[in-house]
Amino acid sequence: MNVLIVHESLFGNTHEIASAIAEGLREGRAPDAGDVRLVHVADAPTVIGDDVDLLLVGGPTHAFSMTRPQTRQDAATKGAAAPRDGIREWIDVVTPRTDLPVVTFDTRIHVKMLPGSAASAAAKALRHRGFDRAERGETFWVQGTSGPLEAGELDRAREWGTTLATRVSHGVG
Ligand SMILES: Cc1cc2nc3c(=O)[nH]c(=O)nc-3n(C[C@H](O)[C@H](O)[C@H](O)COP(=O)(O)O)c2cc1C
Repeated sequence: MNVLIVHESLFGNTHEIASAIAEGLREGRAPDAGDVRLVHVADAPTVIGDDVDLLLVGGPTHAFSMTRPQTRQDAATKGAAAPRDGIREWIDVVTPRTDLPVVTFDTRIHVKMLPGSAASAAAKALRHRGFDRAERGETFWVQGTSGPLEAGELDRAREWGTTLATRVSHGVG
């Protein structure tokens, strides 16, 4: 089982979550069972190798959806890393694989009644592009714009990764 995790992170919280998911995936699979590769979206391949069995795509929720150039610029003014392309732009250019299981995830602020999720928007955009098996996965909560993550979220991400590994080894979908 080879897993590719493509993620975007302006303040580092989604990166921490993606790393914990990768750890959980590694813990959950058989010792010789392939590779878990974590890449920032700006370094992600636009053609996904045939050896990839599961793709995870995650990013922060900005303005109820995936980030945009303007929202990344806003984040930079609040102290985030210099903006690069996000998952929205990558989804626009990546070559679709109709048969590939894809699961999305995001980070958001835990505010009652605040709608919108990058994970939901990404799953929809991926299906629209031709990733027929893209589905929305988990949301992980941050305490404010720059973080930190809420207590327990790294453990939850690790556990989710382990669950995904089990699912893949039994055949996703
Ligand atoms: C411009 C901007 C817009 C945001 N809009 C939302 C939003 O609509 N809903 C939400 O829950 N969080 C929103 N946030 C908070 C982000 O979700 C939070 O910064 C992110 O989860 C942190 O992840 P990162 O450290 O990986 O960048 C916004 C943050 C920024 C900078």
